[in-house]
Amino acid sequence: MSHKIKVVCRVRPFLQKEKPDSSVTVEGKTVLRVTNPRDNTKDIRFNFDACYGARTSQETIYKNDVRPLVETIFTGLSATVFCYGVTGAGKTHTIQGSEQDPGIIPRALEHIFMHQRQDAADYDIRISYFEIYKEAVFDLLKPQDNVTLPIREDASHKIFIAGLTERKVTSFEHFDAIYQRALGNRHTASTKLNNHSSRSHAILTVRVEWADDLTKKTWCGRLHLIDLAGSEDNRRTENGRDRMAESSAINRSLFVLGQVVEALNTGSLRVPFRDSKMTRILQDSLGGESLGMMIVNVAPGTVFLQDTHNTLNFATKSREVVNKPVAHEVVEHKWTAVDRLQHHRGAARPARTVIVGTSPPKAAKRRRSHDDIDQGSAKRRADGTGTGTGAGAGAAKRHSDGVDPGAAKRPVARHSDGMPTQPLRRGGARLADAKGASQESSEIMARVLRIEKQLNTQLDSSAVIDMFTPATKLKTSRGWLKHARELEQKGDLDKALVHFEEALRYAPELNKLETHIARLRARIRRHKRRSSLQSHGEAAWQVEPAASKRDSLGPLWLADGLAESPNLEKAKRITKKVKLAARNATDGSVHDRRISFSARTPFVLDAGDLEPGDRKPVTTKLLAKSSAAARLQRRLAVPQTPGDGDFVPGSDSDESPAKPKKRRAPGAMGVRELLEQRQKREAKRSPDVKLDLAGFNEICVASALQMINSAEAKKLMKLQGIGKRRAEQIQENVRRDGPIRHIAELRDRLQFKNKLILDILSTFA
Ligand SMILES: Nc1ncnc2c1ncn2[C@@H]1O[C@H](COP(=O)(O)OP(=O)(O)OP(=O)(O)O)[C@@H](O)[C@H]1O
Repeated sequence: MSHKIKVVCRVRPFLQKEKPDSSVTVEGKTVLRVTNPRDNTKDIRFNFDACYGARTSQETIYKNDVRPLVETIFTGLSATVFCYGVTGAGKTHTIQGSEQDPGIIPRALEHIFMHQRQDAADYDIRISYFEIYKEAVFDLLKPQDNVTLPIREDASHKIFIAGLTERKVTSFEHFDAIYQRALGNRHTASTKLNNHSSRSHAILTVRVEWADDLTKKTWCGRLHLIDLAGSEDNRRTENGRDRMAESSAINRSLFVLGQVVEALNTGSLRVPFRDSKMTRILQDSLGGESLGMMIVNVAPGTVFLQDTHNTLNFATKSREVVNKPVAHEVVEHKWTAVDRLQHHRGAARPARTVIVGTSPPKAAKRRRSHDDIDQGSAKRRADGTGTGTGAGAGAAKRHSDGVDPGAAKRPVARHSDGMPTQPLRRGGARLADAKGASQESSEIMARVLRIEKQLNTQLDSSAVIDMFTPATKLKTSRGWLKHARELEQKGDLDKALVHFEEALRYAPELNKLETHIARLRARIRRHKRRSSLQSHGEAAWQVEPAASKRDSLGPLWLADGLAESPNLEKAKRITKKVKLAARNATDGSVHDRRISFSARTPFVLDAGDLEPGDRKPVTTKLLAKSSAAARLQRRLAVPQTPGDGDFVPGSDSDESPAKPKKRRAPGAMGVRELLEQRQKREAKRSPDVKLDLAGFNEICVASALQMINSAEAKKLMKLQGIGKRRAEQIQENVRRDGPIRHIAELRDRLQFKNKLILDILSTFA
């Protein structure tokens, strides 16, 4: 069941210091008319779920829009109400209010305690309250100087504030005393636009937990009431240095909020929740599992017109954000060592797991005492006419039967309240004891590893590469390149070549790499030839030419060059001549690596006169100078590719700039053809398949992340060589789309034949 964020708009009255005008007016119940800030002869109309003018009371807003949302927490859902608008638009007035005119927070708490009295149910009500000030989280119930709290994500991707104080409240008066004290801890200041401006985002969470006698389950509903700081135009606020720092933090987080809403609406693969603390914490309320409502506060008057226009545009976009609310069941479970460790690190509430997705029941006692009323509402929900969610309808049905017949069958997503989740099997059967759970996890891990092995050995590797996103291909290619360079440096040329070739398979568009591979192949061939000469007791080729006899070396270098060219016969002939000369001249001089050829032979070598480092420039010059070489080259029309006197690892880049001629195996495709072929294939694909095919392994890991607890997920990620950033991205993708869809689509698309893979895929999907 999906639920769009409800957006209501509230226009505050003109303040005493302001000059009234009619630039912003409410029309009917849902339309706001605003003068166009660019052309004041025209109007723009914005539609919302409800619109309230200056005279609307706090009570009306609470009764009409907030109260129904607060009711939902008694069905095990989470609900969020947040106020959005420019500074001084009335957000704090709406959410918090004053003693004379209380806002949403005191009204909601009164309502919750009234529920408790009416239902005579044993509700456990707890509150936490914190603020985000300049991108740092501060506990408002237990403020400590300079102590900021970290935001964490548990194994089931639930965001929580580690070490945040939670206080049990037993009555409204008890709550109010704590709340009023906490309010004093908030960062507020006077600005030119608001005497009492909130300089932070403040978030109050009320958690209501109760045991259902009928189902013998514990349920948990949550209400988040959020007072966002207002966006500020610093040209008008005339903020000083301190205020400016606050203001830029506020504006930045609100900017990220806008980007998050934009990304959610456009179905973007990356939603930038992590770009600010506020959006990270609101993640669940924006496109998550909570019911959301935004109150857009608008300041009237021409001075605010541009801000008002921006605010309303943002609010209109937010109306499209869809949440998928699910109910939360709390399961008691035994503490393991890992649980205890997590608790010490600040997990919110240990020894409890919140399972999301089962049908939310109304509090059992209330249902028993108001059977007649509840039957009516159950009917309304079943008819689809009530305000309850689909989950609520399920609850009504279960209530009429006395038990929940579907509970055992329903697949259950999971959630934890700062603690690791218990793995659940598809089909709803919960593995209750920790031993069973860990067995299940290691089994999955073993299977994932097996899949990977199978993929590496059995599947057509080009098909696998094809599944990768361009970014992943490039990344993989870089990995191979890194290893290849290291091997090349070490002198392990054969292995380096294999690694370079692998890198090219992932990134065939890298033309330079192709050239480098061709050169490396040539070097390996040369190297092998020389090794074989050495093994025959021939002269070692690390000899250096005597400066006076350079020209005579021409044919030798040319032989090397020719060996790489199509004219192998010629190269062989020249090499043979050189070898012969070397053999004739080995009389004793080989031992000190000096070879003097007979004056009659054109090949005169003397290693002693030059430093090894001199060789390269000499070599290049030499070839250019050699008249014999030039003649031969002209005749044979081969590229001028000087051979190396010896092999120097990693020296490829220093060599002659001449390029080796590219050769292509018969039937092999060039880079362009390969690219065209791939483009055609991609064009054939259905455009609505928005898979993040970031590699099969990753998808498996992603599934595993959902199925197993965090310690094992981490281990798995390590084994897979997945970095933290990528893991977070996967978690986010899977959290949004669910791994099942990935796996199922992948299976259909690739039509795996391998029985083992099919077997494993069917376990996931
Ligand atoms: N509906 C209203 N009726 C009467 N007064 C209002 C109303 N809304 C706002 N005000 C008054 O307007 C002033 C600014 O309101 P408020 O402090 O709530 O703004 P804000 O949006 O929270 O600003 P900031 O973001 O700077 O904290 C306050 O004096 C408040 O009492």
